[in-house]
Amino acid sequence: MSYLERIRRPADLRTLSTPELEVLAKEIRDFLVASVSRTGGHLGPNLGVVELTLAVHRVFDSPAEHIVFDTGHQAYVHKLLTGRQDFSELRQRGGVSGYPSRAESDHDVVENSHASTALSWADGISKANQLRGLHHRSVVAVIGDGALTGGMAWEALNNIAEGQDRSLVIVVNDNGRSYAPTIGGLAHHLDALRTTRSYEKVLDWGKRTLQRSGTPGKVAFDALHGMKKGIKDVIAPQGLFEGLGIKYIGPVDGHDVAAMETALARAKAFGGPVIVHAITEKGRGYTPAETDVADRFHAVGVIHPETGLPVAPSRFGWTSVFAEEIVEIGRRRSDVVALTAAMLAPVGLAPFAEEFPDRVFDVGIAEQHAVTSAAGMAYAGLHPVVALYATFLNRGFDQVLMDVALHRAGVTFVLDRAGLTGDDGASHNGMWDMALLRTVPGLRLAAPRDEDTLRAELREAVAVDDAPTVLRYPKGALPQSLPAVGRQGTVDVLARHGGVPRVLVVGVGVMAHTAVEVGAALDAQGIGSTVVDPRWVLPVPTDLLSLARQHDLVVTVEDGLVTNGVGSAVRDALAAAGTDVPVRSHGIPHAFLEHASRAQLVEEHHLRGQDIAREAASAVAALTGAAEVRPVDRPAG
Ligand SMILES: Cc1ncc(C[n+]2csc(CCOP(=O)(O)OP(=O)(O)O)c2C)c(N)n1
Ligand SMILES: CC(=O)[C@@H](O)[C@H](O)COP(=O)(O)O
Ligand SMILES: [Mg+2]
Repeated sequence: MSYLERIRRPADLRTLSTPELEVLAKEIRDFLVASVSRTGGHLGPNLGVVELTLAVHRVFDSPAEHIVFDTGHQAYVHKLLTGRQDFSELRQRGGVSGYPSRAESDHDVVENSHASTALSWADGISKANQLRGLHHRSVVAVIGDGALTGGMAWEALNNIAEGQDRSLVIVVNDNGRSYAPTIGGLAHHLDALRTTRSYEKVLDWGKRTLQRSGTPGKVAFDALHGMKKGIKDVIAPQGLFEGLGIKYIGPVDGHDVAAMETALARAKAFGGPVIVHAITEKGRGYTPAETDVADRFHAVGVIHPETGLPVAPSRFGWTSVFAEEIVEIGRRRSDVVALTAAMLAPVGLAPFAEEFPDRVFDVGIAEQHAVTSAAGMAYAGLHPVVALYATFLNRGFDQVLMDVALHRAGVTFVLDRAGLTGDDGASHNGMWDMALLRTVPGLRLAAPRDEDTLRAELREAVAVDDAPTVLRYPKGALPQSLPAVGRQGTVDVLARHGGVPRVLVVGVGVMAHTAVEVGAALDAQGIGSTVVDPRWVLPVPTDLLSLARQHDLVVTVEDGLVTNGVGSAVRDALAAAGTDVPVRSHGIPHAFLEHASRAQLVEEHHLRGQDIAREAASAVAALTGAAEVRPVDRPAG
C-alpha cells in the first residue's frame, strides 16, 4: 500500500517523517499526472502546491481550523489528504468537483471559484471565531500571487491588519504566475522579496568565506553587508505587508515541507495576522508543465501523460475567431485597445498583443478596475475592448452601470464562455450576464450564432462610440455556419416553415441552432413557424416586436438565465407595446448548477430542440383549442 493510500485524514500525515513525506509528495504528483491527464483539470497549479498543502495540513487542525483556498482550483491535493482519492470522474457529473465542495467534505469551506475572495472569507471566519470564544482556532487562507492582485484581497488585508489578536495565517503561494507571469507593482514587490532571499544566500556565503580570510575578507564582508542594508532600504522587502501591520515570514521554499512547516508553526504560534510567503513552481515535477511557456498547464484537457500533448487537438473555436477579427480591427483602427484581467491567451488576445504590444493592457485579476479604466480610456479618446469570461463580468457590474453606461462611454465588452460551461461547476457558468446587463440603460448586447456573425457583430460593436456594447459567445468549438435566409429590418430570418407561420422561434446566439431545430420539429407536426436570430438582442429590437405581432406565439431560446433574460425582455417589451402575444421562454433555470457536461445540462434543463418543440406544440394546441384565438397581424401579401 502506498503512503497516499494510507492517508485517510490529515491526522494520518502527522506520523510521517520528513523522508516519508518526500515519498508521499512524489506519489501525489504521480497520481495527479496520471489522473488529471485522463480527465482534464487544473494540473499545473496543483503540482505546485503539493508540499505546501502537506505542511498546512500537518500544522493546522482541519476542519476545526478552517483552510480557505482562494479560487479553489489548487485544492486537489487538499482533497487527496481529506478522504477523496477517487479522481476517475473529476469535474464530471457525480464525480469529484474541480473546486472545494461542502457537499463533499467538512474540510471544504469556499466553493466560489472567482478569485481574490479567500482573505475576506478568512477575515469573516476569524471574527466569528473570536466572538464565539474560539480564539484558539487559527484560520488559514491560501492565496496565489495572481489572486493577490485582486482589489478585494487588499480590502481584506486592510481589515485583517486591524485584528492583531486574531490568528489568521495567509499563505501566499507565489509561483510568479497567474496564467502568464503575474503583472504589476505587487508582482514586482514579491519578486523583490524573492531576490532578497537569493541575496541573503550570497550574504551567508560571503559571511562564511570572507570572514574566514582575514582582514581583507572582513573589509569585503562589511562592504557587502553595507550594500545589503542599502538595498534593503531601497526595496524595503518586508515593507509592504509589515507596513500594513501584518507580520511577514519568508520567503520560504514552498517545496521544502520541513521549512514550510517551521514557518507555518511560527505563524500559528504568533497568534495574530501573519503572511507566510511561499515560493513555488507551477507544474513542479512534471517536465511538460515545467517547460510550458504559455501557462505551465494551468488547465488542461485530456493529455498524453508522457508528453503532455492533447489527445484531441482543440478545434477552431469562438475565441480564435475573436482573436483574428480583433487583430483585423486593430489594423484599421489605431484607437482600438484591449484589456484583459490576467487572461490574455484564454480570451484570445495573444495575437493582438503580439501585433500591438502597446495597445493591450493586462490589469491583473481586477475586472472592476478593468471596466472603469476602460471608461477612462474611452473618455480620453480610445475605444477599449474589455475581454473577459462572462462569469467574471459579474465582478464589474456596478462599474459597467455607473462608470461606463452612465457616462455613455464607447467601451466594448467581449464575453467568452457565456452560457453553460459545465465542468467548472456553479460559479463558472456564464449565465448571469444578460439578466444583469438588461438593466443597464443604453447598453446594447449582441449574441453571435456562428463565425460570420461573430466577426460582423464585433465590427458593429466597436463602431459604437457613445454607449457600452457587449458581445457574448460560448465556450468551445464553433458550430456550423448558419446563414440567414432573409432579413426583417435588423433581424436575421433563419427559416420559414408552413404557409401560415404561427410560431415565432427566437434563438439567442448559439441557441439559434436549437431554434432552427425547433422550427423543423414544429413543421413536422404541421405547425408553421418563422425562425429568427435578432443578432442584437438587448434592447429588444423593434423589428422583433413587429414580427412577434404576426404570430400566435413567441418561443425564445437562450443560453442564459430564463428569469429576466432576453425572453422575459421580449415579453415585457411586447406588453409595454400593448401586444398580448404569449411568450414561452426557455433558458437556464434560476439556480446554481452542479458540475456536469454542457450536453448533460442542456438535456436536464430541457433545452434540446425536441423538448422545446414539444412544449411549443402543446402551447399552440392550447391556443387553438381556446375559445378565442387572438387575431394576428399577418404580413402584407
Ligand atoms: C474573478 C476571477 N477572474 C479570473 C479568474 C480566472 N482565473 C482562474 S485562476 C487564475 C490565475 C490565478 O493565479 P494565482 O492566484 O497566482 O494561482 P495559480 O494558478 O498561479 O496557482 C485566473 C485569472 C477567476 N477565477 N476569477
Ligand atoms: C480557475 C479558473 O477560473 C479557470 O482556470 C478556469 O477553470 C478555466 O476555464 P477554461 O478551461 O474554460 O479556460
Ligand atoms: Mg500564481
